[in-house]
Amino acid sequence: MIPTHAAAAPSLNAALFDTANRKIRSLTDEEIAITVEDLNLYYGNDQALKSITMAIAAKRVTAFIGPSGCGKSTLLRCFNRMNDLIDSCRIEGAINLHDENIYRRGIDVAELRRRIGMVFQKPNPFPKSIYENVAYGLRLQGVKDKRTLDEVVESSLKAVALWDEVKDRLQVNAFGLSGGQQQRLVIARAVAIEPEVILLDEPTSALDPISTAKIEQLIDELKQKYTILIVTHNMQQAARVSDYTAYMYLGELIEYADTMHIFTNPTAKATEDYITGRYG
Ligand SMILES: Nc1ncnc2c1ncn2[C@@H]1O[C@H](COP(=O)(O)OP(=O)(O)OP(=O)(O)O)[C@@H](O)[C@H]1O
Repeated sequence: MIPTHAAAAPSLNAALFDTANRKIRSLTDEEIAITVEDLNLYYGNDQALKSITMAIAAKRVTAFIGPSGCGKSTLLRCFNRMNDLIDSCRIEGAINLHDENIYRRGIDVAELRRRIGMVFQKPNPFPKSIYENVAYGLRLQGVKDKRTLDEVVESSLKAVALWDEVKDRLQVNAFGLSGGQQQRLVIARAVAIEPEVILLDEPTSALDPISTAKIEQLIDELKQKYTILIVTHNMQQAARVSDYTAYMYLGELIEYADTMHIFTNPTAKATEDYITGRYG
């Protein structure tokens, strides 16, 4: 589970990395934000996640890759208990955010979702103004002071590099923004309530290349403050944005290690076949 390889062979996908200067990271050297312990998930009688055990490094980007249907989104949704909303879903095992099992009885799920925000494939702003979209979470928490709201709206929009584009039209409906701007707005809405973790479920798959590049740059900046988990179908994107990569297949975690290691020198043949395009 913990990456141990000291050096990467330069042959496989090496062009994606600065292999000479980039060191292989090890989870043993990281602060750990989340641990997953023997997680099994069933939709009715079908098992979608099988015995997943892993540690997630704080303030790093962890990517989940694998062929369609392997369980990436299902696993991502486990981290803020979004699967609770699916009636047929049953979960065994534990996910600990720091030392607290988020599946323990009595946990405040609304507070959990404040601490672990989620952004989906399709931008989903509320049918409200740009300002109110960002202020929404704070208003839910009972914040009424206009100066505080103004400050948080500004700093959150700045954090997602959207402020300059929208500062003169904060009262305009968010639906008037482009898809890429809407996705940055949704990330600003998540950031405004100061989460610890941000879950990104294919956040750029509905976006054009320029908007995608902006989100990828943003992810790189956001990891200074937040632990980021991303599901992506785009392997170049995983290679570009993530520090660690988890390769999943048929509900199992096949390989999980430093991203450069996974892309240049994977241990498992199945990982190599996937990342070289021989599968899927
Ligand atoms: N709400 C649901 N009810 C029943 N089965 C589901 C549900 N959501 C997902 N599944 C099943 O669980 C398995 C994992 O699906 P999941 O969407 O997590 O995979 P994925 O790797 O994210 O796929 P994709 O890359 O296509 O989005 C699949 O077999 C899928 O059909």
